[in-house]
Amino acid sequence: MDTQALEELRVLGVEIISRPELTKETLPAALDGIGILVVRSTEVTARAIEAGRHLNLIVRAGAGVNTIDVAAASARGVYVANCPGKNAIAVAELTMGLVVALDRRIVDATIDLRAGKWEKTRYAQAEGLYGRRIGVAGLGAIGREVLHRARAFGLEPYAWSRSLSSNKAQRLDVGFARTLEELAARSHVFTIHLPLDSRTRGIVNRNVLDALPDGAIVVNTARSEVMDYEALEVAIAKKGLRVGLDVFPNEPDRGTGTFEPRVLGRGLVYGTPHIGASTEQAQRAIAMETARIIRAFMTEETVPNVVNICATSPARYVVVIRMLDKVGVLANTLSVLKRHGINIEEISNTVFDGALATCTKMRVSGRPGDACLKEIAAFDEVLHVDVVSLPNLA
Ligand SMILES: NC(=O)C1=CN([C@@H]2O[C@H](COP(=O)(O)OP(=O)(O)OC[C@H]3O[C@@H](n4cnc5c(N)ncnc54)[C@H](O)[C@@H]3O)[C@@H](O)[C@H]2O)C=CC1
Ligand SMILES: O=C(O)CCC(=O)C(=O)O
Repeated sequence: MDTQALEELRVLGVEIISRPELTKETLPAALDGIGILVVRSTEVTARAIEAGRHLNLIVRAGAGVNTIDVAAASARGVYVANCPGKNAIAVAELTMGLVVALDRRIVDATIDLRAGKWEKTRYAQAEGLYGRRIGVAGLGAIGREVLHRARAFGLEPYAWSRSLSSNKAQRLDVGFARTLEELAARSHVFTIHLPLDSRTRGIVNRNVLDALPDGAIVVNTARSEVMDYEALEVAIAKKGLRVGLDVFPNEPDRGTGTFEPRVLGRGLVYGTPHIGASTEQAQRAIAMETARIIRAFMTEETVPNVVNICATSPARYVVVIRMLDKVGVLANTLSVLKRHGINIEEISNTVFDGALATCTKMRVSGRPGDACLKEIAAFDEVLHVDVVSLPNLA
């Protein structure tokens, strides 16, 4: 980890245990007594989360959270946060590197040169990128950085993304595609920057690949599961696609090992071992963001970039109670709410100057009845009780 980020954590008094060798299988046994887990690509399964009885926070030192069983974390009240955007430039740089390498067949030319073969006639046949169209699937942090770089190459950008409308596309000066197929049909270069979730799994399917023009360059630096790699193999043969991949099915869990992705032998396919985020610049930015998340969690009780907080809490009312700052007053009010069957979804307590009085706000799903409110108001230490309806924003 970056030394400045480590220093940030040491100042907080955090004991840091570094175990980069842990895998999906060995992680659960290593979590005893661990309160905060920071992971890169290591899978965090439900088994790991159950084993980590002391876990409060999991920080994904990267962008994609598909490697973490977020539902299992939510079920145990464990926060999951990521570092959005911090490695976007690095991934965009690799994406453009793959695009240029594929257009000019740089890898093959190098392999031939290393073997003593001067193949100028063969490698002199490249189309060039200037004036051609690039389609960006997923216009988030990485997609936007790709767009920026693609413009510098004179590529004409098109995009398809969840919250992209034709008006927004116009403002961004990017061509708007209504569907992923439409985007593919326009793309001489087609690059994927979608997160992996239940809606995007397999979204780059046979139909999308069939829509690509012959000889198109296809780059996937997102996740292998977003694309149908079997259909890709067929499309490579059928359409002469040139393909750049940083992500593969069943990637090894370790930094070093053997791995032979089948798709690499299927035509003009270049591959990198999931190194999109692996620049010093990106890793420094990720480390600083990780330290910021941990600092906020420990000192401000907030979790920046949290991904598993209930977006639509069932709470419909707020019970606001001003009370004296004395032992047991809050507990008394809670026991009244409990007796009346009121479930508290969220609670906050603010202490005023002089520590004489506090204001407690409790978000509750059912409206407390008059009898319940009277009981609370009857405590000597309670100064005022009120119920406010929350606006229905759903
Ligand atoms: N190869 C590598 O080392 C790296 C790979 N990644 C992968 O790239 C992915 C994207 O990263 P960022 O751009 O940072 O994420 P992001 O969240 O900033 O962008 C994702 C974009 O996809 C769009 N999107 C999400 N679901 C969609 C759907 N169902 N249909 C249409 N559009 C949808 C979003 O609106 C957003 O614009 C990550 O989730 C991760 O899987 C990220 C970093 C490094
Ligand atoms: O940390 C890594 O090397 C993987 C990065 C990645 O895939 C991500 O940030 O989603």
